[in-house]
Amino acid sequence: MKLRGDARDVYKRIRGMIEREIKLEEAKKFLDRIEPTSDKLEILRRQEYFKKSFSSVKEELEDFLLKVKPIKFRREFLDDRVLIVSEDEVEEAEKLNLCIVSTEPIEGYDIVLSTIGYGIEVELKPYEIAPELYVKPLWENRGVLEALANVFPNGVSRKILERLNELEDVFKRLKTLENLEERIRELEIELNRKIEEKLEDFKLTLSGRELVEFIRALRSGDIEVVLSKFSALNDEILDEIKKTEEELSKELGIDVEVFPRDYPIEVPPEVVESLRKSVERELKLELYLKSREVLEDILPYLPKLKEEIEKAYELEFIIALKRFSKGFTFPKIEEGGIGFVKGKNLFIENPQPVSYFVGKAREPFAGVKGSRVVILTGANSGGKTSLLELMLQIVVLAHMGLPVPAENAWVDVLNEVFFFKKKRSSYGAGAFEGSLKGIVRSLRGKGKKLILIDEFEAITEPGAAVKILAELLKVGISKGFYIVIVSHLGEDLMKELPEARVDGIEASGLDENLNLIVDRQPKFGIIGRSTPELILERLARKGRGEERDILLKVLRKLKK
Ligand SMILES: Nc1ncnc2c1ncn2[C@@H]1O[C@H](COP(=O)(O)OP(=O)(O)OP(=O)(O)O)[C@@H](O)[C@H]1O
Repeated sequence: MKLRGDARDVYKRIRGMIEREIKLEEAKKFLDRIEPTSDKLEILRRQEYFKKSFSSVKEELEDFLLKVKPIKFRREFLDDRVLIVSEDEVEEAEKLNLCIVSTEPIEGYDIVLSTIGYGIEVELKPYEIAPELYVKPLWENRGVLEALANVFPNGVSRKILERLNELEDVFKRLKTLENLEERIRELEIELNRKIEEKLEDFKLTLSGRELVEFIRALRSGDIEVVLSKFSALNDEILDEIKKTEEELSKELGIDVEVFPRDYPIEVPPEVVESLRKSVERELKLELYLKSREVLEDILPYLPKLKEEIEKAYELEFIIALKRFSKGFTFPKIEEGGIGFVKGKNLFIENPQPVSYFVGKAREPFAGVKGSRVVILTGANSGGKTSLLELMLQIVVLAHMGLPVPAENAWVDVLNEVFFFKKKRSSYGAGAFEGSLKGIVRSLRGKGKKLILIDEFEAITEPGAAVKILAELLKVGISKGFYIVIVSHLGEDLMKELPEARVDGIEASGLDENLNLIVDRQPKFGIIGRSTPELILERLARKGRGEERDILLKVLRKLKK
């Protein structure tokens, strides 16, 4: 369906309102799939789809859905491995662009892969050469998988998670390795603190004889004897060092001996570095082998996982739409008219519900004159523009296949919708020419159209306006277009266009603050009076003295 004039703005505003309900960026793309369409079957198909999904979707899943995000598998060049292949495989292997390829064994790589028996046997498949490129993103996105597993309990995410758990140990060790320097410094501080305590507490008790021996040994430089007196302390310190090393060995999964047996303990940076290198080599190999093993089971699940992620976005979209359209109804898609009962303007806070229609009269409007051209008249600020806007909102939503803000609604499928809003700042010949052009353009050609015009005569003198409008509307009538036009010239237009219906929005009285009480619901078939007596009454009740007497006199005359 084509949106012309200000109709596009109304559509954009509605779209914006829906978009604000969608919390997942990736779910917003679904809005593009429900642009207004003139294809009746497509509208009905969308209605069916939304009806079904609104009733089946579980809103309480939204917390999980919001944790879903894309899992990206990036192709990277891994420089920790070499792939040794035969001459005739070189081209194919290099095309994979995953690691260095050679026909001869080369030194200096942590992982050596080969199709010809020089290392770990592989086929020329990315998931055999670099299984980590699949497994790592999955591991890093366990939160996403967990959320998906809650949304789709029988889906593949749970199964993938179960297999990934087998990698927990190696990933944990890799994490320790990443922070090895820090970890060693931490252990070092702790160790030195413990040794310090031991030194504080250590007391050397010697008998007189032992003291004489001790001094003699010191004099003669017999270090063995001197040290033997401290052996208990030394053993305790050694114990602490060993305990700490065991702890680190466990964390890395490899036996390490890094702490010097000297106090204070300080591991030289080069020792840390060489430890890191050797552990890294082992862990990389282990990760490669485990990843390959796990991936064998996971790989067939990946297409399904992608589908689950997409489905999760779609569910978030559905939940957002359902929230947006709370209390709305699906319109009937039928020929002959556009109408609604107790419609609520989306752009107004706490709007008074309004019922209105153009085209054929149908329940609950039986008895009201049905007409494809309607002239809407009435009190200033009565809600005429808002009513056109509401009709447009309902038409747009209906053509998107969505429910509309009304208790009941019916909409004919249209090819084009025009909305000419009153331009508050337009006057003069230029503005008149512009508006005229727009309206004439809307009347051109064929097709099913709804044309909404907000106060055309505001920009020309009343006498000419009636003639111009009447002629234009006649063209519209002859072509069977739906037209709703706001006009203060209801009476004159009625004479020129007996087939049109004229409705009016009226003020019904004054409230306690002497403001006009407007009934937003148009009255069918009557011209909406501009209620001068209410204005007079207001002035009279506010006025004093002679002024008030004058106003009351006029008012009495008017009411006769
Ligand atoms: N159904 C409604 N419920 C509550 N408020 C409404 C409703 N319709 C319109 N209004 C409010 O009334 C005010 C005037 O509305 P609107 O501009 O549509 O009137 P109008 O008749 O087109 O005015 P004008 O005489 O200036 O052309 C606006 O502030 C609008 O928000």
